[in-house]
Amino acid sequence: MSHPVSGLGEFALIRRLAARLGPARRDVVVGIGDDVAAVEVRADRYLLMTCDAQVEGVHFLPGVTPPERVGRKAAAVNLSDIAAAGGRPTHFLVSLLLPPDTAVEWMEAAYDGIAHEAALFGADVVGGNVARAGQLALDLTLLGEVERDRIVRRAGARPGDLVLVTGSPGMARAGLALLKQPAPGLADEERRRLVDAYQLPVPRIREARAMGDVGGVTAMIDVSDGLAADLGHICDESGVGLRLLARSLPVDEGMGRLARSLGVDPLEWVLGGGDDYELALTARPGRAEALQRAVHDATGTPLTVIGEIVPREAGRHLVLDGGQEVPLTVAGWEHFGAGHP
Ligand SMILES: Nc1ncnc2c1ncn2[C@@H]1O[C@H](COP(=O)(O)OP(=O)(O)O)[C@@H](O)[C@H]1O
Ligand SMILES: Cc1ncc(C[n+]2csc(CCOP(=O)(O)OP(=O)(O)O)c2C)c(N)n1
Ligand SMILES: [Mg+2]
Repeated sequence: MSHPVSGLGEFALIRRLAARLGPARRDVVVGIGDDVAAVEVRADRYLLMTCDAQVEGVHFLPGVTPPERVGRKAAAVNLSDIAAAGGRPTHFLVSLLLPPDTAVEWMEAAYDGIAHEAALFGADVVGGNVARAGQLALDLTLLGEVERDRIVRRAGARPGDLVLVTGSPGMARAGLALLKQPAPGLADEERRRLVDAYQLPVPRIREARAMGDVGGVTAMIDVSDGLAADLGHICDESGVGLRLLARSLPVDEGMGRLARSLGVDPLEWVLGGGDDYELALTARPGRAEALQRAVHDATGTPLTVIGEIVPREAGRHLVLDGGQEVPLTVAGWEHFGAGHP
């Protein structure tokens, strides 16, 4: 009997499909389960590989996000995965899935966006593919490289490590909300900042490279599905627990105001919003300050300590302002989940 993938869920599906694969080649250093795959090609560095798509209606609103921005984000979400491994991006392949009535001008503008974002980070487009499809999608593959001693994985967090995050997660979710419903009373500048966070995420390549210069980062992931869910992947892969401090979370003021005006607890967006493309990481406690300084000096991006890693048995908790500890249950994006925004 056949049953739909939606009944299984995104992550169970990946596990089930991965189980059908044979043993990995000997040159595979990191396979399924991390932000990027890593392969041995040279004595001193690994080849990195990743792919992610932007699908009309799923990742962007048709007729709302300008095509140049759709292209830029398609490149940025891939660059973000290379950042999470501490690497440098090199070569893109661009697979275009196009309904026959797609406007050539729309596609040209989207392609300009891809090329622009790639060039900002020193990567080239070297090929791709075109196929007819029922729904428009830009599916990009990105290669990169990282020095062997500088690769950072989702596994590696240890009890006692501090948990840090770049920027202010939740802003992208606020930007999406703004595009879907009017929010009178929000200044134009505030509105622009939030919409930009959703449509034009900045891949944190430079921030990650600055951290690599300092050292001491033990695990890292990019926040695409939501801060709590993506930190959950670090916990799963590292075999550890987590204590997040609510009062330490970097809550953007405009985002908080918008959330409250819509009757949403801002922490819900910070922890579960998704689309942030910030980096969440763990680091040896003695290195946190040097990491914060290096990232700030190189990029101006804030890097905030938001909690600590604890033994797995201690579970995953959020410490509320009053000191009360509650289980961290905020769900992240699930492609086949119910209740999507
Ligand atoms: N169809 C697939 N076949 C094999 N591996 C997959 C497939 N889809 C996802 N993966 C792998 O599963 C892991 C989780 O995927 P995903 O959540 O999309 O990661 P990311 O947030 O880094 O894009 C990644 O290591 C990815 O390479
Ligand atoms: C129109 C629209 N609705 C909802 C969302 C929210 N959203 C869609 S996919 C996604 C998660 C990230 O995308 P995914 O393809 O899972 O990237 P990955 O985790 O594989 O990097 C989020 C938060 C959106 N970006 N746009
Ligand atoms: Mg993915």
